[in-house]
Amino acid sequence: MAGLTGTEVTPGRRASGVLEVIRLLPRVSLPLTVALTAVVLLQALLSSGFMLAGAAVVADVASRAAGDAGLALDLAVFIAVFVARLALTPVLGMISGELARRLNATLGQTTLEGALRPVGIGHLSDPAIADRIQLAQGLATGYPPGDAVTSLARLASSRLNGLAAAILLATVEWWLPLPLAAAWITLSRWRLREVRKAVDAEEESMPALRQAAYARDLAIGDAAAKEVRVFGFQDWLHDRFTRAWLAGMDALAGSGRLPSRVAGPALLALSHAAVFAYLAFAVSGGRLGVEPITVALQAIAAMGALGWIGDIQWMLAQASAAVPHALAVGRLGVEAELSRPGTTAPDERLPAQEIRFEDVRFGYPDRPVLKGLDLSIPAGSSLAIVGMNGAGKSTLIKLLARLYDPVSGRITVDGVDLRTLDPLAWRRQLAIVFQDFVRYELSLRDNVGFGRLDADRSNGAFDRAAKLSGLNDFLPRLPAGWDTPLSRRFEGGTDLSGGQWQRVALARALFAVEHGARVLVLDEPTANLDVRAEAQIYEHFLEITRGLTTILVSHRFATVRLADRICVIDGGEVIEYGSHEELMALDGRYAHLFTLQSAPFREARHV
Ligand SMILES: Nc1ncnc2c1ncn2[C@@H]1O[C@H](COP(=O)(O)OP(=O)(O)OP(=O)(O)O)[C@@H](O)[C@H]1O
Repeated sequence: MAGLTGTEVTPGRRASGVLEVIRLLPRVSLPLTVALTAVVLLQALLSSGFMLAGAAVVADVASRAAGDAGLALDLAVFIAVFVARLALTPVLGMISGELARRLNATLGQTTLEGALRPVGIGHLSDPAIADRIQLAQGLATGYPPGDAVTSLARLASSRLNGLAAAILLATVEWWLPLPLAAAWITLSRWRLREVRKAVDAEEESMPALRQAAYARDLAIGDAAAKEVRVFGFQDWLHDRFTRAWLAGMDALAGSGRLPSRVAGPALLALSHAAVFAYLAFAVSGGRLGVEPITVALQAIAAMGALGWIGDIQWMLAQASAAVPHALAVGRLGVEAELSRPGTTAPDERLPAQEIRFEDVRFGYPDRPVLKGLDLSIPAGSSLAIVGMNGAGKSTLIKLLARLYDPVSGRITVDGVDLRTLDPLAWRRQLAIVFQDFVRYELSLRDNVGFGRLDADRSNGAFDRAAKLSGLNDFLPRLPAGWDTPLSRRFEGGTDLSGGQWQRVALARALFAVEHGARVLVLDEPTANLDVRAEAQIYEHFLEITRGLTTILVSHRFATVRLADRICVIDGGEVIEYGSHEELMALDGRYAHLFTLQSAPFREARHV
């Protein structure tokens, strides 16, 4: 794994979100970033111009010294600056909006690439990474990262306005902006610290919010709709959602606001009182004319832009918090996730001799599963794996597919360590029906075609897979044939029964076999099939598996006995290995289980 854990999410990293947005923008779009910077600077210039032009008009009116022509000119400048400022505001909005969309798209892609990049799947069951993937989308704060661009543009524009106002005020009297700037900046920093605390709290609340989201999805989605109603746990879900949500919200509460609420306004009042007192004395003493006092008053009002700009800064802090998470998810798997991802392209005829597990040890973070497993699967033969629930049968398949690597020991194909092979190329040799295969809410053509994405997908290309998997039994009844969406949630779609889905999954694997996969793995392939469909599979078993190395995981001994060899796994090891006849003669665990399962049928026959 890429070594990504929740402990990397420190407040320091979060604070750097804004810097990361700034760093990313030129890469998202250099021309738009340049344009945005230019508009922001121009706005700041126009703001100072607006104050100066306004002051000049007031001075003209007060003194009438400039005459009508002078007043008209100053008024024209004032109006031009005013209109230009008005016109720039939507331009700023358009450019920053476009950049925001592009940033969202870039970070969305980054997150997706990061989640998909690791060769294995261990990262997806790491809670810290699951939280981070949610945080990367701004789900904790409710602001997508792109909102950081719009708020950053508005903040930069305001700050420059404030700075321009401070400079103008300094031209009236050099020290006047100092107490005001100090008060506004101090207040702003206090508030920022509070917002960061709130963001930290929001991120810490992510596990609780994820639980709440899960309960909500169960309640409003259709996946659990039947069970929720039949078992009647609507109230439980409601309660679970409320409690998890409130727990998440509790974490958000209590970011102390005393300093900015009480001391902040006091600081502002004092600094402004000092400045206004000086101006009052200066005006009454005749040291300040109409124009400078007008400039000073406008500048004082405009200097508020150096302080806390509530909505904008809140949005910036919240939206930018997602960025470090998106980048971190994007880096997933850049370092090798599996211990040594091989690069050797496997021979297309692999395996020609055997697949071998040698003293393989493996466990998930919380439990050991395989404890020194040895197993040989001769190429071109079929092996059935039998074992109690949780014995590690599916885990063994995942290791073969290199979704995980053994902790120790090795898996070899014709003597070549799997770890030295390019995992993607090796996987093209595999056709797997997982026990928990996916029911894609896509067309039947996609569902089966995923078996080999780059293969011909015309109807004829699916013929053999459709025949051997039993798809043909219901294919003619699908409204749009191969193009029928397999979900009622799409126009013209239909839903399939559990057994029909299982045949789709089998057809997918057989389609891969048609296109060169040489190892067929069937993890409980007949679990949902009716008696007739199961009989069809038995009937076709030899045809399906001919020339392939087949691994069959099943609790159904009628299926298991079809295999050339059978192994029994227990305690993380192979405890029995041989043909059905050999294992029956051994009279061990297999014989016991086989007899147990066939007893009801034998008794029924004797009734
Ligand atoms: N992703 C995972 N993370 C943590 N533990 C897991 C994971 N997958 C499986 N396990 C655990 O590993 C053990 C072996 O699981 P596995 O699915 O390989 O068993 P199995 O023999 O296929 O069982 P079954 O007959 O019920 O399908 C079980 O105890 C299971 O709880």
